[in-house]
Amino acid sequence: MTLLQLEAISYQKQNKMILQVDELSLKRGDHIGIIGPNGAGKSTLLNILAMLEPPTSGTITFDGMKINPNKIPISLRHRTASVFQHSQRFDMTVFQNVALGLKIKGIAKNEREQRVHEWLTRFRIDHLSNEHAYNLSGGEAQRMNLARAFALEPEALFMDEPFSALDAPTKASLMYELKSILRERDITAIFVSHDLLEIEAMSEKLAVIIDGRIIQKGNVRDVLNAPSDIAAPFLHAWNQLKQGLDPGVQ
Ligand SMILES: Nc1ncnc2c1ncn2[C@@H]1O[C@H](COP(=O)(O)OP(=O)(O)OP(=O)(O)O)[C@@H](O)[C@H]1O
Repeated sequence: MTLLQLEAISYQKQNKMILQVDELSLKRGDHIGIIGPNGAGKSTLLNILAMLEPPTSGTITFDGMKINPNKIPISLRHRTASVFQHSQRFDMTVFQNVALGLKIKGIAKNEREQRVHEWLTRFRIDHLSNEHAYNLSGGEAQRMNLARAFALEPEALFMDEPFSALDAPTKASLMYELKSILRERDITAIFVSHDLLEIEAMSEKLAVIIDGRIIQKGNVRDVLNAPSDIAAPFLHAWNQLKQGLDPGVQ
């Protein structure tokens, strides 16, 4: 069943066309990676999908409801969560940081405490519960952000380069944990990355975006095995990097 759909979306800034998406549908439980070169429009697309930025024109449908992007109901906001490249820390303890969204959502104290504890434990930072958020390392702070997002029990989770600041072992363990939680909870996840290896680990589906347009979308394997003419040079560069070859050497 379709959870989120974009139709005939455009996004312009200062008379510049930044994004044009004819159609993009996400089924409940889909995990889709969005990849493309710098400035292609990945973050713009994610922000529109997350309903954080209204498009210039077009239609967004969430769980069968047509959305007015300039007037998102709070009840709808409570069904989604976002995690960004740079962790967001509020001037309070780790526990309070994770509990904040639950408080806003009106979750009772007992359940709030139980959920915060559960997710701090899942992301292995329960021992930092009383630490001030500003004292966390980058990896710990990103775990806190993920705990905050999952504690909200979102139906859709939007992630913009969530692992880019992390060292390789932290990234690998976090990706593994995140993927298993997404599966277990049947959460729809949209994941922007520059890194095809991350996309392959996190997503079954892939959308390649170049110059503000989705050039190709489908199952990750299908897209990588048969890239379109426009997507091929970008994906080929990635394959070369993976194989450790100098792209300048034929
Ligand atoms: N508010 C704005 N005003 C003008 N141009 C903008 C604005 N926001 C984004 N852009 C432009 O839109 C294009 C797409 O930006 P976006 O951040 O979505 O790309 P991206 O694919 O996420 O890039 P990167 O990989 O470098 O993070 C860029 O050319 C950017 O300069």
